[in-house]
Amino acid sequence: MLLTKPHPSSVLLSSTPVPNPSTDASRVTPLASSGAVRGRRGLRVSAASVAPAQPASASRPSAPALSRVDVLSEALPFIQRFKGKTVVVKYGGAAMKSPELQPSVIRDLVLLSCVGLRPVLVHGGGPEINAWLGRVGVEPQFRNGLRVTDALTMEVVEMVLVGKVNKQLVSLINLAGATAVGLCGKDARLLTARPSPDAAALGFVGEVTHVDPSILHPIIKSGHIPVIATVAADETGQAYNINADTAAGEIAAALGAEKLLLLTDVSGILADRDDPGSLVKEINIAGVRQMVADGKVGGGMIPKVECCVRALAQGVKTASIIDGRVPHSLLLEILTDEGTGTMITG
Ligand SMILES: Nc1ncnc2c1ncn2[C@@H]1O[C@H](COP(=O)(O)OP(=O)(O)O)[C@@H](O)[C@H]1O
Ligand SMILES: CC(=O)N[C@@H](CCC(=O)OP(=O)(O)O)C(=O)O
Repeated sequence: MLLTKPHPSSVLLSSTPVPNPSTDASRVTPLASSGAVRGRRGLRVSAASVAPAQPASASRPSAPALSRVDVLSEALPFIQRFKGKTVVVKYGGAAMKSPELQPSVIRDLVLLSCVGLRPVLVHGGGPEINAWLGRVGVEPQFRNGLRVTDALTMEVVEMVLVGKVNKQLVSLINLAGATAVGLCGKDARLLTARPSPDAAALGFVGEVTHVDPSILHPIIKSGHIPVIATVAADETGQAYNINADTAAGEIAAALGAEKLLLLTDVSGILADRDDPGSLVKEINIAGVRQMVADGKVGGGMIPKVECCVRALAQGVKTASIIDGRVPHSLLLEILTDEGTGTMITG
């Protein structure tokens, strides 16, 4: 169980443990007169859902069955609050590597869709690209978390992300009982790219100049889940490799999303990146900028933090970095008051 540790004063932290939604009533505090309670993230939760009345009859359900129902009941205010809201989820990296966890993450996404949220999946696939580059004898290289992308690497990136990973995720969503539509940034000019300012070193790494989300609206409205690979073209048709976190942030902003969630392979932002117990549970933009300036956030966490800050600045309500290796981290973050991982607020 993770606890926060002491940290710089600019960083807003809470020191509550990661919740067990079936048992942990301590994470909410009573509201004086209403019989309701308010949790750390400010949402009213009915007192009944926190301390349910026990049925008197001899035929009452078993404890495990009750605790499962408690979890469902506790999710109600969150489902009501986020129903109809767009939630952009970025899934990638090591979090995507586990073949056992992939269907579980996808099921959670489908569950969110079934209860009325509007999930949009933006995916990476860095480890998969590395594996395929290895097959053609290319050694992967990164600078500040971004892949150095020459022409051959760009071809492999496009084949792996758009041809393989995207369709695999679409298949998993379809298998889980929802319907997914796979796209990349080129489709209907969803994303327009230009070379990164560091193009001399990074090659065909792009940054997003424009998002046209019009293709996404009818897909989302009709209940499908868009699945987006982050390869985009510039005005001439040249393909660019866009970091999936960066693209997810821009897409979330263009859609006016309620939430941006980045699934990764650490528990969230760590105050000390070598100490897995130093999870920062909540932090504001100023705090996270300070962590970057102090060198406490590095590598692949830099594009994540930067895209969260950009998304928040453009109107996305909250951005969270959560552990995709933890079963149901997506549901814990969205449907419980305590959440999991790091929530960045504006
Ligand atoms: N302060 C920090 N807290 C957590 N992780 C950090 C921090 N600074 C650097 N990192 C690194 O960032 C990595 C996450 O970025 P990355 O590997 O690109 O994720 P993904 O592949 O999921 O997109 C972590 O595994 C960790 O090594
Ligand atoms: C420019 C850049 O770095 N692009 C990324 C795109 C995929 C990605 O972001 O994948 P993860 O989320 O799995 O890291 C790459 O080539 O790896």
